[in-house]
Amino acid sequence: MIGSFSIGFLRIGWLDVVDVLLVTVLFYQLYKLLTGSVALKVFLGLMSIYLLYLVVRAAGMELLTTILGQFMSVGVLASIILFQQEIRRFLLTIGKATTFERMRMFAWRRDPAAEKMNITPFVEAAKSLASKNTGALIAFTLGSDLQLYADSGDLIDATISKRLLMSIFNKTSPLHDGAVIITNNRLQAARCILPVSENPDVPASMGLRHRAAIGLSEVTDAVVLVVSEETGQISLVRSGEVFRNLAPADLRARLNEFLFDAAPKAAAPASSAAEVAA
Ligand SMILES: Nc1ncnc2c1ncn2[C@@H]1O[C@H](COP(=O)(O)OP(=O)(O)OP(=O)(O)O)[C@@H](O)[C@H]1O
Repeated sequence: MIGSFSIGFLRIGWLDVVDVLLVTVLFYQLYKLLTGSVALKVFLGLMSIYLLYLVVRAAGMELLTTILGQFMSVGVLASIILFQQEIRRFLLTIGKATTFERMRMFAWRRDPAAEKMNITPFVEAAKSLASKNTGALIAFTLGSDLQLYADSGDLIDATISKRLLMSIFNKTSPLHDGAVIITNNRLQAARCILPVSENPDVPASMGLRHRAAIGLSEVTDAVVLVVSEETGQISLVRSGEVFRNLAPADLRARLNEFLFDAAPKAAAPASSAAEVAA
Protein backbone atom coordinates (compact mmCIF):
# COMPACT_ATOMS: atom_id res chain seq x y z
CA MET A 1 0.00 0.00 0.00
CA ILE A 2 1.27 3.51 -0.90
CA GLY A 3 2.43 5.49 2.09
CA SER A 4 2.07 2.60 4.51
CA PHE A 5 4.32 1.88 7.49
CA SER A 6 4.83 -0.94 9.95
CA ILE A 7 4.46 -1.21 13.70
CA GLY A 8 5.83 -4.63 14.65
CA PHE A 9 3.93 -7.16 12.54
CA LEU A 10 1.16 -4.63 11.74
CA ARG A 11 1.20 -2.89 8.38
CA ILE A 12 -0.70 0.39 8.58
CA GLY A 13 -1.65 2.70 5.71
CA TRP A 14 -2.63 6.35 6.00
CA LEU A 15 -6.15 5.37 5.05
CA ASP A 16 -6.24 3.09 8.10
CA VAL A 17 -5.17 6.01 10.32
CA VAL A 18 -7.93 8.21 8.87
CA ASP A 19 -10.37 5.31 9.29
CA VAL A 20 -9.49 4.89 12.97
CA LEU A 21 -9.67 8.65 13.57
CA LEU A 22 -13.11 8.88 11.96
CA VAL A 23 -14.40 5.94 13.99
CA THR A 24 -13.01 7.59 17.15
CA VAL A 25 -14.79 10.87 16.33
CA LEU A 26 -18.00 8.94 15.55
CA PHE A 27 -17.86 7.04 18.84
CA TYR A 28 -17.07 10.20 20.78
CA GLN A 29 -20.07 11.97 19.22
CA LEU A 30 -22.23 8.95 20.00
CA TYR A 31 -20.97 8.94 23.58
CA LYS A 32 -21.71 12.68 23.93
CA LEU A 33 -25.19 12.16 22.50
CA LEU A 34 -26.03 9.22 24.72
CA THR A 35 -24.24 10.23 27.90
CA GLY A 36 -26.46 10.48 30.95
CA SER A 37 -29.35 8.65 29.26
CA VAL A 38 -30.60 5.10 29.61
CA ALA A 39 -29.73 4.68 25.93
CA LEU A 40 -26.02 4.75 26.85
CA LYS A 41 -26.40 1.64 29.01
CA VAL A 42 -28.35 -0.15 26.26
CA PHE A 43 -25.68 0.90 23.74
CA LEU A 44 -22.88 -0.38 25.97
CA GLY A 45 -24.79 -3.66 26.42
CA LEU A 46 -25.13 -4.07 22.65
CA MET A 47 -21.44 -3.24 22.12
CA SER A 48 -20.42 -5.84 24.72
CA ILE A 49 -22.48 -8.51 22.94
CA TYR A 50 -20.91 -7.48 19.61
CA LEU A 51 -17.39 -7.72 21.07
CA LEU A 52 -18.22 -11.13 22.52
CA TYR A 53 -19.51 -12.17 19.10
CA LEU A 54 -16.22 -11.11 17.47
CA VAL A 55 -14.19 -13.00 20.09
CA VAL A 56 -16.18 -16.26 19.85
CA ARG A 57 -16.14 -16.07 16.05
CA ALA A 58 -12.36 -15.60 16.03
CA ALA A 59 -12.02 -18.49 18.50
CA GLY A 60 -14.12 -20.67 16.18
CA MET A 61 -16.88 -21.45 18.72
CA GLU A 62 -19.53 -22.44 16.21
CA LEU A 63 -22.65 -22.73 18.36
CA LEU A 64 -22.18 -19.49 20.28
CA THR A 65 -21.21 -17.71 17.05
CA THR A 66 -24.46 -18.83 15.41
CA ILE A 67 -26.60 -17.75 18.39
CA LEU A 68 -24.89 -14.36 18.77
CA GLY A 69 -24.87 -13.95 14.96
CA GLN A 70 -28.66 -14.32 14.92
CA PHE A 71 -28.89 -11.78 17.72
CA MET A 72 -26.63 -9.33 15.86
CA SER A 73 -28.68 -9.61 12.64
CA VAL A 74 -31.85 -8.42 14.40
CA GLY A 75 -29.74 -6.09 16.56
CA VAL A 76 -29.51 -3.41 13.86
CA LEU A 77 -33.29 -3.26 13.51
CA ALA A 78 -33.76 -3.36 17.27
CA SER A 79 -31.23 -0.50 17.69
CA ILE A 80 -33.14 1.68 15.21
CA ILE A 81 -36.32 1.17 17.23
CA LEU A 82 -34.59 1.60 20.61
CA PHE A 83 -32.57 4.65 19.62
CA GLN A 84 -35.18 6.48 17.54
CA GLN A 85 -34.77 9.74 19.48
CA GLU A 86 -30.99 9.58 19.61
CA ILE A 87 -30.64 8.77 15.90
CA ARG A 88 -32.93 11.69 15.10
CA ARG A 89 -30.88 14.04 17.27
CA PHE A 90 -27.63 12.71 15.76
CA LEU A 91 -28.86 13.26 12.18
CA LEU A 92 -30.14 16.72 13.08
CA THR A 93 -26.73 17.59 14.55
CA ILE A 94 -25.06 16.51 11.31
CA GLY A 95 -27.69 18.39 9.29
CA LYS A 96 -27.04 21.54 11.31
CA ALA A 97 -23.31 21.31 10.58
CA THR A 98 -23.58 20.74 6.84
CA THR A 99 -22.28 23.27 4.37
CA PHE A 100 -25.74 23.48 2.81
CA GLU A 101 -27.22 24.67 6.08
CA ARG A 102 -24.36 27.15 6.54
CA MET A 103 -24.95 28.48 3.05
CA ARG A 104 -28.62 28.99 3.81
CA MET A 105 -27.73 30.77 7.01
CA PHE A 106 -25.28 32.95 5.10
CA ALA A 107 -27.96 33.75 2.52
CA TRP A 108 -30.37 34.77 5.28
CA ARG A 109 -27.82 37.01 6.91
CA ARG A 110 -27.36 38.86 3.67
CA ASP A 111 -31.09 39.51 3.47
CA PRO A 112 -31.30 43.28 4.09
CA ALA A 113 -34.87 43.04 5.44
CA ALA A 114 -33.75 40.54 8.06
CA GLU A 115 -30.79 42.67 9.11
CA LYS A 116 -33.00 45.66 9.59
CA MET A 117 -35.27 43.92 12.08
CA ASN A 118 -35.99 46.22 14.97
CA ILE A 119 -35.31 44.41 18.22
CA THR A 120 -36.72 47.15 20.45
CA PRO A 121 -40.26 45.64 20.54
CA PHE A 122 -38.78 42.39 21.88
CA VAL A 123 -36.66 44.12 24.51
CA GLU A 124 -39.54 46.35 25.62
CA ALA A 125 -42.08 43.51 25.63
CA ALA A 126 -39.72 41.20 27.55
CA LYS A 127 -39.14 43.95 30.13
CA SER A 128 -42.87 44.54 30.66
CA LEU A 129 -43.75 40.84 30.68
CA ALA A 130 -40.95 40.09 33.15
CA SER A 131 -42.14 42.86 35.50
CA LYS A 132 -45.60 41.21 35.59
CA ASN A 133 -44.26 37.66 35.83
CA THR A 134 -45.93 36.77 32.57
CA GLY A 135 -44.24 33.89 30.74
CA ALA A 136 -43.15 34.23 27.12
CA LEU A 137 -41.37 32.14 24.52
CA ILE A 138 -40.13 33.72 21.27
CA ALA A 139 -38.09 31.83 18.67
CA PHE A 140 -36.09 33.75 16.05
CA THR A 141 -35.52 31.97 12.76
CA LEU A 142 -31.96 32.08 11.45
CA GLY A 143 -30.72 29.48 8.94
CA SER A 144 -32.85 26.53 9.99
CA ASP A 145 -36.38 26.35 8.70
CA LEU A 146 -38.89 26.53 11.57
CA GLN A 147 -41.92 25.96 9.32
CA LEU A 148 -42.59 22.57 10.91
CA TYR A 149 -42.93 24.23 14.33
CA ALA A 150 -44.84 27.23 12.95
CA ASP A 151 -47.35 24.80 11.44
CA SER A 152 -48.05 23.36 14.90
CA GLY A 153 -49.49 26.73 15.96
CA ASP A 154 -51.64 29.48 14.48
CA LEU A 155 -50.42 31.48 11.51
CA ILE A 156 -50.31 35.21 12.27
CA ASP A 157 -47.95 36.80 9.70
CA ALA A 158 -48.06 40.25 11.26
CA THR A 159 -45.79 43.23 11.69
CA ILE A 160 -43.87 42.96 14.96
CA SER A 161 -44.79 45.40 17.70
CA LYS A 162 -44.55 45.52 21.47
CA ARG A 163 -48.36 45.78 21.71
CA LEU A 164 -48.85 42.65 19.61
CA LEU A 165 -46.34 40.68 21.69
CA MET A 166 -47.94 41.91 24.92
CA SER A 167 -51.41 40.91 23.78
CA ILE A 168 -50.30 37.47 22.61
CA PHE A 169 -48.59 36.61 25.90
CA ASN A 170 -51.31 38.16 28.06
CA LYS A 171 -52.46 35.32 30.31
CA THR A 172 -56.09 35.70 29.19
CA SER A 173 -55.21 35.58 25.49
CA PRO A 174 -56.15 32.38 23.66
CA LEU A 175 -52.77 32.62 21.91
CA HIS A 176 -50.57 32.89 25.02
CA ASP A 177 -49.76 29.18 25.31
CA GLY A 178 -46.70 27.93 23.41
CA ALA A 179 -44.16 29.85 21.39
CA VAL A 180 -44.17 32.74 18.96
CA ILE A 181 -42.00 32.30 15.87
CA ILE A 182 -40.32 35.25 14.18
CA THR A 183 -39.28 34.79 10.57
CA ASN A 184 -38.07 37.35 8.03
CA ASN A 185 -38.92 40.32 10.18
CA ARG A 186 -42.55 39.13 10.66
CA LEU A 187 -44.38 37.54 13.53
CA GLN A 188 -45.04 34.32 11.66
CA ALA A 189 -47.02 32.20 14.14
CA ALA A 190 -48.11 31.88 17.76
CA ARG A 191 -49.14 28.99 20.03
CA CYS A 192 -46.40 26.85 18.47
CA ILE A 193 -45.17 23.64 20.07
CA LEU A 194 -41.39 23.31 20.32
CA PRO A 195 -39.40 20.11 20.91
CA VAL A 196 -38.61 19.67 24.61
CA SER A 197 -34.96 19.03 25.50
CA GLU A 198 -34.22 15.67 27.06
CA ASN A 199 -30.84 16.81 28.33
CA PRO A 200 -30.52 15.51 31.91
CA ASP A 201 -28.15 18.39 32.78
CA VAL A 202 -30.87 21.06 32.45
CA PRO A 203 -31.37 22.38 36.01
CA ALA A 204 -34.61 21.29 37.69
CA SER A 205 -35.34 24.96 38.38
CA MET A 206 -36.09 25.41 34.68
CA GLY A 207 -39.65 24.57 33.71
CA LEU A 208 -41.04 23.20 30.47
CA ARG A 209 -40.89 26.61 28.82
CA HIS A 210 -37.10 26.73 29.19
CA ARG A 211 -36.79 23.07 28.21
CA ALA A 212 -38.73 23.80 25.02
CA ALA A 213 -36.41 26.74 24.26
CA ILE A 214 -33.32 24.59 24.86
CA GLY A 215 -34.85 21.73 22.84
CA LEU A 216 -35.42 23.92 19.77
CA SER A 217 -31.93 25.40 20.01
CA GLU A 218 -30.45 21.88 20.14
CA VAL A 219 -32.00 20.78 16.88
CA THR A 220 -31.91 24.10 14.96
CA ASP A 221 -29.79 27.26 14.97
CA ALA A 222 -32.76 29.32 16.24
CA VAL A 223 -32.25 31.85 19.02
CA VAL A 224 -34.98 31.69 21.66
CA LEU A 225 -36.05 34.36 24.11
CA VAL A 226 -37.68 33.14 27.32
CA VAL A 227 -39.43 35.07 30.07
CA SER A 228 -39.99 32.90 33.09
CA GLU A 229 -43.45 32.97 34.59
CA GLU A 230 -42.12 31.84 37.95
CA THR A 231 -39.19 34.20 38.41
CA GLY A 232 -39.78 36.88 35.78
CA GLN A 233 -36.23 36.36 34.59
CA ILE A 234 -35.34 37.00 30.96
CA SER A 235 -33.11 34.45 29.21
CA LEU A 236 -31.77 33.85 25.74
CA VAL A 237 -31.03 30.36 24.49
CA ARG A 238 -28.74 29.43 21.63
CA SER A 239 -27.25 26.02 20.73
CA GLY A 240 -28.42 24.52 24.02
CA GLU A 241 -26.71 27.30 25.98
CA VAL A 242 -28.83 29.41 28.32
CA PHE A 243 -27.89 33.04 29.05
CA ARG A 244 -29.92 33.70 32.18
CA ASN A 245 -31.14 36.66 34.11
CA LEU A 246 -30.49 39.26 31.44
CA ALA A 247 -31.19 42.92 32.13
CA PRO A 248 -32.91 44.71 29.19
CA ALA A 249 -29.59 46.25 28.07
CA ASP A 250 -27.92 42.82 28.13
CA LEU A 251 -30.83 41.33 26.21
CA ARG A 252 -30.45 43.98 23.52
CA ALA A 253 -26.72 43.39 23.25
CA ARG A 254 -27.13 39.60 23.09
CA LEU A 255 -29.92 39.81 20.52
CA ASN A 256 -27.76 42.05 18.37
CA GLU A 257 -24.91 39.62 18.72
CA PHE A 258 -26.88 36.46 18.06
CA LEU A 259 -29.12 37.75 15.28
CA PHE A 260 -26.85 40.14 13.43
CA ASP A 261 -23.32 39.23 14.49
CA ALA A 262 -22.81 42.73 15.89
CA ALA A 263 -19.80 43.35 18.13
CA PRO A 264 -20.91 41.39 21.14
CA LYS A 265 -18.57 40.68 23.96
CA ALA A 266 -18.05 44.24 25.15
CA ALA A 267 -21.70 44.53 26.09
CA ALA A 268 -21.90 41.04 27.54
CA PRO A 269 -23.60 40.60 30.89
CA ALA A 270 -21.69 39.85 34.06
CA SER A 271 -20.46 36.28 33.98
CA SER A 272 -22.86 35.25 36.73
CA ALA A 273 -25.76 36.13 34.47
CA ALA A 274 -24.75 33.68 31.79
CA GLU A 275 -25.09 30.05 32.53
CA VAL A 276 -24.40 27.05 30.39
CA ALA A 277 -27.20 24.60 30.87
CA ALA A 278 -26.21 22.08 28.28
N1 LIG B 1 -43.10 22.10 24.15
C1 LIG B 1 -43.51 23.34 24.34
N2 LIG B 1 -43.58 24.18 23.30
C2 LIG B 1 -43.98 25.45 23.48
N3 LIG B 1 -44.32 25.97 24.67
C3 LIG B 1 -44.30 25.18 25.73
C4 LIG B 1 -43.87 23.83 25.64
N4 LIG B 1 -43.91 23.29 26.87
C5 LIG B 1 -44.34 24.27 27.70
N5 LIG B 1 -44.56 25.40 27.03
C6 LIG B 1 -45.03 26.69 27.58
O1 LIG B 1 -44.64 26.74 28.94
C7 LIG B 1 -45.78 26.91 29.76
C8 LIG B 1 -45.78 26.07 31.01
O2 LIG B 1 -44.53 25.62 31.33
P1 LIG B 1 -44.15 25.52 32.86
O3 LIG B 1 -45.40 25.55 33.70
O4 LIG B 1 -43.20 24.40 33.04
O5 LIG B 1 -43.42 26.90 33.00
P2 LIG B 1 -42.90 27.55 34.30
O6 LIG B 1 -43.12 26.66 35.47
O7 LIG B 1 -43.43 28.93 34.32
O8 LIG B 1 -41.36 27.50 34.03
P3 LIG B 1 -40.45 28.53 33.37
O9 LIG B 1 -39.68 29.06 34.53
O10 LIG B 1 -39.62 27.72 32.40
O11 LIG B 1 -41.31 29.58 32.68
C9 LIG B 1 -46.93 26.44 28.93
O12 LIG B 1 -48.11 27.14 29.34
C10 LIG B 1 -46.54 26.76 27.55
O13 LIG B 1 -46.90 28.08 27.22
